[in-house]
Amino acid sequence: ALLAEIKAGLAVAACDIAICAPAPYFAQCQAELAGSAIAWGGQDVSAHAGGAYTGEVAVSMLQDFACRYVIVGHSERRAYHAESDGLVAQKALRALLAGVTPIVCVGETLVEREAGQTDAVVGRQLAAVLDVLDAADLARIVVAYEPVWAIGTGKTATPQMAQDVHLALRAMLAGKNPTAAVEVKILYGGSMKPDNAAELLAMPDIDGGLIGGAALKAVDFLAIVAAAR
Ligand SMILES: O=C(CO)COP(=O)(O)O
Repeated sequence: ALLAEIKAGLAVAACDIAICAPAPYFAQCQAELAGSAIAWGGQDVSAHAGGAYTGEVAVSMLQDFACRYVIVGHSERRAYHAESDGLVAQKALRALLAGVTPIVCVGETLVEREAGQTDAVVGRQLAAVLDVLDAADLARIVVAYEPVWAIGTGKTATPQMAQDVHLALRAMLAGKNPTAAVEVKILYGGSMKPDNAAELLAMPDIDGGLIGGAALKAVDFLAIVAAAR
């Protein structure tokens, strides 16, 4: 119902839109969204190309359902599944090698922010991914800055707080490939809602959003899409 409502509410393709769903819903995404302006993808992927890894979802399985994107390194994966920077990098590489665009999430906890470690933490997380990529492939990734303290909490980074981190991330990308760094989309995630989306998206280095809670209500998600336009 959510997919149908979002699809119906999109009169024009205002911006690039993708819905990253849990794997059991890939078939529904494909059935509902094929031929529409909305792409779809997964929320995680195995670092392994194949083999016996019960419970894992291989990138070839995402491809079976024409997933164009996959989120890697979401803070919940890092926190609850002990995913290391190195594992996240391998997942990003696995997706990229298969032609699926990885959405690489980075973000600091509240304790880290208050200790002045934000740039160091997100820098370390992004560096792990950049280390395994060819410079030429940089333009094929999406980065998402998601301060952990802002996810699902109702607390949003101020536009300037987010912009400062996005700028630092883009500078890091430029160190690897200056031309591609201009093109790479850096999304902000963390309590982005219809009432704060426009001011966040107005910042020069905030290219989009990674929306959680507000994406579960079609009307709110569509309002954020409108703000992006
Ligand atoms: O982590 C997020 C999306 O994966 C952000 O979630 P919220 O928009 O609910 O804060």
